[in-house]
Amino acid sequence: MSPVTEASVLEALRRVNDPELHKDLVSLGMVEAIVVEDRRVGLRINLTTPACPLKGQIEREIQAALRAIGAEEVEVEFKAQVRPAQTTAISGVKYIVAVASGKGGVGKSTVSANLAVALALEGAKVGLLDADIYGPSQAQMFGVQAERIRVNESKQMLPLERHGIKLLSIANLIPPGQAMIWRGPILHGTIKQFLSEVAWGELDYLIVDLPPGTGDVQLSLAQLAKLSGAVIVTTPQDVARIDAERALDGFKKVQVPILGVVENMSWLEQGGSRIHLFGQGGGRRMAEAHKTAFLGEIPLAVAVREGGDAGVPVVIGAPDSAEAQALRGIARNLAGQLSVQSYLFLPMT
Ligand SMILES: Nc1ncnc2c1ncn2[C@@H]1O[C@H](COP(=O)(O)OP(=O)(O)OP(=O)(O)O)[C@@H](O)[C@H]1O
Repeated sequence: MSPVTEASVLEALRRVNDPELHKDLVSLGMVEAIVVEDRRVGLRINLTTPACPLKGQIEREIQAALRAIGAEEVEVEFKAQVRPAQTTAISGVKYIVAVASGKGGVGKSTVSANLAVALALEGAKVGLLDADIYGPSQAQMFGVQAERIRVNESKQMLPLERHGIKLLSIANLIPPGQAMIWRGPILHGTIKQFLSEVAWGELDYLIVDLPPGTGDVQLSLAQLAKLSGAVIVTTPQDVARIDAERALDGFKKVQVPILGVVENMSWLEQGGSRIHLFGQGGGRRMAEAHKTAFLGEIPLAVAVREGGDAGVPVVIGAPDSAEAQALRGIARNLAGQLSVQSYLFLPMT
């Protein structure tokens, strides 16, 4: 068999495609380093997100391609650099992702909190903005109700830091228990402040928890933030799904890309069998009908609710549970969708 060389390794890697981007690793500029010693090969591959859902598959295909040219030992080190598709309205923030629902109470805030923490667990820099100004729940979900937001010397608000993410919630700005009445111009101004007067720093992903429905906040945010996209949360139930479809259409009308659908409260595990309390398959059908990705489904589980109440999202509080694993998978799928989007803007090679 002919010797293994850097050139033959590079040639072999031209035959390994990123399964999501449908292009080979070399054209995508993902091969950062190749070291060859006899028939041992070391590689460094730079992925588009630390949360890459297909890392395992890519590694298997690399191993197969290099063994086919005579490599006997292959070591792959993965690095990741999140590459933005287009600029967002906040300099230093690569992606701004809105999490929305049609109906209230479907678990939008729970999903936002867990997605943010799950992306951080994969190694990304993440912020979470609680823009659900009518019912902010992120301060509770992160156990920071008593804390107040401070400003720095440039008069920028300093987000709180908890469970590896930066967090800003309206609940930490207004006195506890006080209700706010939001009128159009004030609301628009507040959303603008959330985007321009906060020291977010460098972030790969800023997750925005929106109020349910398709009102002024959604519109202001879509106009002001240059959103990278929206994730729609629904339950399998028809009433939730119909409202969720309305939210989805609302985003499409203001040219915000839909990144996918998440179905929450999909089933309840009891005595080893699944009870589909709210019906079955509604989220997947909705994603198919709108030609968008189905990002995943989350069971109804006590640990999810307890985590939210205790200020410790379930992906940290019960990391091995099926529900935590489901949420981590959804976070990886979301990151994958954003990577695909970033490559749609690259010139063809
Ligand atoms: N998969 C789940 N299993 C168990 N409980 C859940 C699940 N998802 C959400 N919950 C619980 O349901 C309640 C509502 O969830 P959440 O506040 O996230 O919904 P929401 O859609 O953001 O609501 P709102 O419209 O009021 O903002 C919370 O008590 C939460 O802990």
